[in-house]
Amino acid sequence: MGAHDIFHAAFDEHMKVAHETAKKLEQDFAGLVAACSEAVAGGGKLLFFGNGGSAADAQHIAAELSVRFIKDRPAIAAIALTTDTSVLTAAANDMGYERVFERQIEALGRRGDLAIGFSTSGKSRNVVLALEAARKQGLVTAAFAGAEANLMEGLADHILCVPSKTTARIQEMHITLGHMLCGALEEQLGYV
Ligand SMILES: O=C(CO)[C@@H](O)[C@H](O)[C@H](O)[C@H](O)COP(=O)(O)O
Ligand SMILES: [Zn+2]
Repeated sequence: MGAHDIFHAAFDEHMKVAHETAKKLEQDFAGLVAACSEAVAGGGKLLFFGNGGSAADAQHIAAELSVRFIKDRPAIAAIALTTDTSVLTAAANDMGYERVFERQIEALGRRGDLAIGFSTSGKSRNVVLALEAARKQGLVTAAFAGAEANLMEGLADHILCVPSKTTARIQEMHITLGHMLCGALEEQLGYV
């Protein structure tokens, strides 16, 4: 496949998935916005995590919220659990890579917080264990997933399942939905 074919194939698939996502996820998205808004307004924080491209998504969205998205407004309590290399390497080395997010939920998660995991396959063990730990500690849980949410399905109070099985296409919808979440939160929290 040449560059032109890849260009058209990717755009066609992207637009098809975007269209299906818009049709399917409106209510789930509104539910997630309400849960995030309630957590932040109540003094809680948003904890984001995921692997690879999803780690980048977690950091991207946490940065928009804690610093700025569209409006100049007070900081929103949000953090990515993918950035502290000392914590990540110590937890991976001493406890195993599957516990790197779980351990940080144990350290930082409090009732009233919201734990938000990203996984396109729904199978990343470290994301699943962190959601399990969050549940056990009384946090509200949420997941950004793909068509096959797999192990995350029963662990998330709010789940956005993008109707695709292609990692890149799912990630493209995750960051779009993440940006929408930032915009909706700025509105809901009264920063108009
Ligand atoms: O960005 C990409 C592929 O587009 C990769 O870095 C991808 O995120 C990594 O393979 C992840 O480890 C996949 O994890 P997950 O989405 O299945 O939980
Ligand atoms: Zn990617």
